[in-house]
Amino acid sequence: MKQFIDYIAFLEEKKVVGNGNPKLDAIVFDSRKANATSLFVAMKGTVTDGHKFIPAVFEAGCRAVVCQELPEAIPDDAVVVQVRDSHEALAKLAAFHFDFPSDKMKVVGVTGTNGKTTVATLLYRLALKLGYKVGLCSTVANFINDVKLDASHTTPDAVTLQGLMRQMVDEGCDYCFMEVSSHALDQKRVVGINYRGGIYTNLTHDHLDYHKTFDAYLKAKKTFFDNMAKEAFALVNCDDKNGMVMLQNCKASHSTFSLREMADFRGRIIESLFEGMQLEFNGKEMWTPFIGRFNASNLLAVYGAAILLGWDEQEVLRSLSSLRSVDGRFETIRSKTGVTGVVDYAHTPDALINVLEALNQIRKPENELITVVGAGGDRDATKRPIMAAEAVKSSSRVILTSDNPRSENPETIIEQMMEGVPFSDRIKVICITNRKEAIKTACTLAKKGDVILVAGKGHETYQEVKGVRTHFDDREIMRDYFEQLTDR
Ligand SMILES: CC(=O)N[C@H]1[C@@H](OP(=O)(O)OP(=O)(O)OC[C@H]2O[C@@H](n3ccc(=O)[nH]c3=O)[C@H](O)[C@@H]2O)O[C@H](CO)[C@@H](O)[C@@H]1O[C@H](C)C(=O)N[C@@H](C)C(=O)N[C@H](CCC(=O)O)C(=O)O
Ligand SMILES: Nc1ncnc2c1ncn2[C@@H]1O[C@H](COP(=O)(O)OP(=O)(O)OP(=O)(O)O)[C@@H](O)[C@H]1O
Ligand SMILES: N[C@H](CCC[C@H](N)C(=O)O)C(=O)O
Ligand SMILES: [Mg+2]
Repeated sequence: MKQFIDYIAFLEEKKVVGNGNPKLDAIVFDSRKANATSLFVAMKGTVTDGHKFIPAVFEAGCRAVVCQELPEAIPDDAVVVQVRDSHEALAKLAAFHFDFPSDKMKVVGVTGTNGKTTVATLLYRLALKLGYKVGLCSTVANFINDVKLDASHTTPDAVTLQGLMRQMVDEGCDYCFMEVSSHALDQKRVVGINYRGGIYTNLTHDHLDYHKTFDAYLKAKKTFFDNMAKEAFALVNCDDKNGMVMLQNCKASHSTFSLREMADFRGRIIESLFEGMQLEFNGKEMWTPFIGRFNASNLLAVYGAAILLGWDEQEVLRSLSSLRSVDGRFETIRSKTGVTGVVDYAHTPDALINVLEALNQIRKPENELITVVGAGGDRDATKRPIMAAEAVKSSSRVILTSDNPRSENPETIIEQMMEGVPFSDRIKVICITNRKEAIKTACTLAKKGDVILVAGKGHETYQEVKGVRTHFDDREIMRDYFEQLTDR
C-alpha cells in the first residue's frame, strides 16, 4: 500500500491543508465508492459536482481528498489538496497508482470522428497475427490478448484505463491499441499516458451537444497531438481537411497517409467489388474483403502504423489481406431469397454518406437500396435532419426509426429527422418507431437482389429506452426475418 505523501509529488500547483497521511489502496472519483483506504478526487461534471459529496466521503471514513475548491470543514486527521484541474490530477494520480503502465509497452492511440474502432481493432488483430502480445481498448470491447472484457465507454475513465493497461503489462503485452474519444480528451482521461504513436482518421459532424462548436471539437482532438512526445509518431490522414492541422505544434515525428495525393503512405483502389477490393499501398498490391473507400483509408492507416512500429512489410501486407470486418461494421447477412442485409454502425452524417456511397457503387442499378436508420437520444440533435437527408438522397426507400432514444421521446427524434427530408422526397420515407418492426418491414419490401442497410447500432446488443436497456441486436432480428422470407 502506498501512503498519501507518495502521491503528492504528482500534483501540480497544489495547496495542502491538514496533516493526515493515510495508507491508500484505491483512487476513486465517485463518493459512493470512497472508504478509509481510498483517495477521493472531486470533479465538476456535466450533471453534478463531485465537490458536493466531500462531506459524505469524510463521513464514510475517507481521509484523503483532492479537489479544486476546498471544503468548509476538514476532519483533523484528514488531508485535502487543492489543485487547478481535478480531471488532470485524477489521470496523473491513476498513472502513478498503477506504476506508469504506458512506459512499459508501446501504446498507440487512434482519434477521429469515424474509423477509430476499425483502425484500432485491425491493428490489434494484425499484431496478434504477427505473434505479439497485445491489448485493445475499444467501443465494442476491451481485450488483453484473447481475453475479452466488457467496455462501457469508447475510452474509459482514467482509473479504469490505467488499471486496464496495468493488467496488459502484467500479461506481458508488447502493444496496446486504443481509441481516444473527444470526450476523453476534453475530460483529460488520457493525460499521463506515454504514447508511442497517434493516428488521426477524420473530423466530421458529431458530438456538438457536448463540444458546442466544431472548433471546440477540433481543438479537443488536437490536444492529443499537441501533447505527444517527440519520440512518438503522429500519423494523419491528409485527405481530411484538418489532417495537417493536427500536426501544427506537434513535437512527434510527422507522417501522412492518403488515397488522393503523395504522402508517406500512399494508397490506391485498383478494383472495388461486392466481394472486396484490390488495393495498392506504396506500390505493392493486396486484396482485402473490406468494402468501401473509407475502409481503404482505414487499412492504409493500419499499414502506415505497422510500418512506423517497425513491423515487417511483407508480413504486414500478407496478414492485412486475411483480416475480416469488425463486429457490427459493414456486417453482411444474405437471405436465401437473394436479399443482402448490411448492418453498420454509421451514426454520423459522414459515416452514413460513406456507407451509402459504397453500397451504391456495388449494387446493380436495377436493385433497390432500402435504408433503416434512426438517431440516438441525449446526443447531438443537429445531426438528425442531416442524417435523414443523406439517407433519402442515396437510397431508393428509407425507413426512419428509433436508435437508442435514451430519455427522449422517440417520435420527436423521428420528427426532427424528417425535417431534413425535402417534401418532394417524403414519398420515399416510412416512419416506424419500433425498430424491430422497421427492420421487418424492410425485409418484407426487399426483392431478390435488393440491399437493406440497417444503420446506427452495429455491434450493440441492447436498446436503451427511458433509461432501461433491453436486449436488441439488429443482426439477430435481420437473420430471423430473413429465415421467414419466401421467394418473391
Ligand atoms: C458526458 C460525459 O462524458 N460524462 C462522463 C463523465 O461524467 P460527468 O463528469 O458528467 O459526471 P457527473 O454525473 O456530472 O458527476 C460529476 C462527478 O460527481 C461524482 N459523483 C456523482 C454522484 C454521487 O453521488 N457522487 C459522486 O461523487 C461523479 O462520479 C463525477 O466524478 O464522467 C463519467 C466518469 O468517467 C462518465 O461515466 C460519463 O460518461 C457518460 C455516462 C457518457 O454517456 N459518456 C459518453 C457521452 C462518452 O463519454 N462517450 C465517449 C465517446 C463516444 C464516441 O464517440 O464513441 C466515450 O469515450 O465513450
Ligand atoms: N474512415 C472512415 N471514414 C468515414 N466513415 C467511416 C470510416 N470508418 C468507418 N466509418 C463509418 O463509421 C462507422 C463507425 O466506424 P468505427 O466504429 O470504426 O468508428 P469510431 O470512430 O470508432 O466510432 P465511435 O466514435 O462511435 O466509437 C462505421 O460503421 C462506418 O459506417
Ligand atoms: N459513442 C457514440 C455511439 C452512438 C451510437 C448510437 N447507436 C447512439 O446510441 O446514439 C455515442 O455515445 O454518442
Ligand atoms: Mg469507436
